[in-house]
Amino acid sequence: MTTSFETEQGAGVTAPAPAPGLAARTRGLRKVYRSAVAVDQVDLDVPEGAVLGMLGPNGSGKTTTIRMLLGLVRPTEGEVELLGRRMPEGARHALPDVGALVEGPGFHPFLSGRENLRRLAAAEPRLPSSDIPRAVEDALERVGLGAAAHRRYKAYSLGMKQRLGLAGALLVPRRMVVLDEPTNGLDPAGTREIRRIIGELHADGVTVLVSSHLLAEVEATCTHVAVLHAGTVVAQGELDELLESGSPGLLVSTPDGDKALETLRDNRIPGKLTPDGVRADLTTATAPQVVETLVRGGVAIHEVKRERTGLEDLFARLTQHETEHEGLPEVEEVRA
Ligand SMILES: Nc1ncnc2c1ncn2[C@@H]1O[C@H](COP(=O)(O)OP(=O)(O)OP(=O)(O)O)[C@@H](O)[C@H]1O
Repeated sequence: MTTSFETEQGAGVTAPAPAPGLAARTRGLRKVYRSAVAVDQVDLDVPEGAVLGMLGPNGSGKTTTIRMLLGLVRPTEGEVELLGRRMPEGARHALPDVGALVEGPGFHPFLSGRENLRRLAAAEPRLPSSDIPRAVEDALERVGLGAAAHRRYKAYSLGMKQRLGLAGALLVPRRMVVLDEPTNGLDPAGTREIRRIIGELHADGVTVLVSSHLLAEVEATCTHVAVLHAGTVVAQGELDELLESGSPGLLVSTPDGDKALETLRDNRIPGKLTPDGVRADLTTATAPQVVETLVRGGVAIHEVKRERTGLEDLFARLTQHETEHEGLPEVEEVRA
């Protein structure tokens, strides 16, 4: 089945039917700059209504992928579909439904936050001019910039600039919101506010694509994750499934390894000896149950920690590679 897409000039072109259930999709996406392959063979699926975290170390291709999704950069090869439109040709039709915070929003340094937002709002095709003042004030309040709205953009901190960019993305109701490293420059309170806003968008059924180089941030906000490394997607899917991949285990540090193993086995909890004590399998028992069982069995416990899950382990290896390059200490790997 095929359907007709409009080009920027309005002429129809034949393209595959929009993928059902997907707000955005890329196939074989590749971007080559003169000096580097920024993105290579990226097949990304962003399910409708999901909060998808694009997770990757610096330089892994997150921003380039997002820019191609939004039609800001033309791919060297491959296809991009955004809200059922082929990009960049369908940009005029898809983009009014997409709010985006991408690197370096073009705000005017000598205008206030409010004046900058009004200029942005005037360019929103679906916002009648009589609604602009209300939409601007609502967006300013939503990102916590109401009190600083009169100040010039050039006097804003990095965090305030991020908030203004976010306000621009939220000027009108959207089907999809794309946020490139939205917590950059924000303090912990600002980070919590971004999480809250993402949660609200998700509750309203809006699809959110958010990039981050922090696993904890993706874990706190996302339903899905795509892990990028050196321009390619190395893992993709529902967050829970990826976190649970690999059998979960609890590492118990104890001088009584043999006694601990015997106690676990007496209580039908699979386990094995490790250099520091035992590893208890958590498929049949929870972590508190394992600890309680060992304590009741008279086992001395020095330390207990959860074994890294598949996603944590994968991401630790990727970021370890990155920190080695920077000459920083290696990320500690925990293995049974
Ligand atoms: N305009 C450009 N010209 C040349 N190389 C570029 C350009 N934009 C990106 N690159 C290169 O492409 C690679 C991917 O960059 P990109 O900004 O997409 O990564 P990222 O994951 O968003 O990184 P960060 O978290 O640091 O923003 C990097 O090696 C980068 O140097």
